[in-house]
Amino acid sequence: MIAAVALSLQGLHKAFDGSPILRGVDLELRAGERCALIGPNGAGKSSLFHLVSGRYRADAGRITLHGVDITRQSPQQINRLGLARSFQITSLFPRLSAFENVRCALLWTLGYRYAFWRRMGGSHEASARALTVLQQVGLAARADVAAGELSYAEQRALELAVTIAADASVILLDEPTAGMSRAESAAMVALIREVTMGKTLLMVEHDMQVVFDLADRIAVMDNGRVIACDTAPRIRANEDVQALYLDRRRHG
Ligand SMILES: Nc1ncnc2c1ncn2[C@@H]1O[C@H](COP(=O)(O)OP(=O)(O)OP(=O)(O)O)[C@@H](O)[C@H]1O
Repeated sequence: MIAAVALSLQGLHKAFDGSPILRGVDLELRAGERCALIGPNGAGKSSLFHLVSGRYRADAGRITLHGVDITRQSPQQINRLGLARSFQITSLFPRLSAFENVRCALLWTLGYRYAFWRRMGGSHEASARALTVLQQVGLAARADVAAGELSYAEQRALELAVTIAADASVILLDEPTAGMSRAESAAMVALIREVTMGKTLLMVEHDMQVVFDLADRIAVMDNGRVIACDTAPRIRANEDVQALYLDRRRHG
């Protein structure tokens, strides 16, 4: 049986100040697969994430999430439809506890304004879910610690908790292991594997060890297009991909 398509990107174009950055991106993710997005600096990976999550508007093309057109939806609408993304630069509130960070993310998805939530004392459902998610990422014992006082690896785990809190079916992660030691990175890979079980994952990642450990398929971006998307052995054997990386090595 062929799995349903969870996320489909068709002919996406985006230019900044007249310079084309995305030049017709096509990519299809099947429900439940984990896909790593790789490619040289400036290929357009972050811009693509911004388009899919609703932060940027596409100039042309179409994005569908479980068959629903989300091309012109706001980030919050897209989030409510079941797509959540993490950010490369930390988006945590450093003075709020780990618990409050997760609860706040949940209430944002539900549509509450943060100030309103503070006045109301928060919903019981969100509190219970926040604790469950913190347990899932191994931070239950650190729930009351301010996010800014957590270790770097713990902050990355908290970012993951914030991203998965509302139980989105499609998760976008931006370099989840960047800046981690080999051991921390291996622990993060195990964690991501566990919390994305049964979900669809698209992950920008530069660490090829992480890519090979986690991804069912690898999408390679170059110069604003996805030039290949396939299993690791086929990507390794792909002549366009080989040429891209050999060329980069030659030209620095
Ligand atoms: N808001 C913006 N305004 C103008 N140019 C932008 C904007 N966002 C991205 N760009 C340009 O788009 C190009 C692609 O950048 P992008 O960050 O998407 O690439 P990337 O593949 O994620 O690179 P990296 O691996 O270094 O993060 C770059 O040349 C960048 O300068």
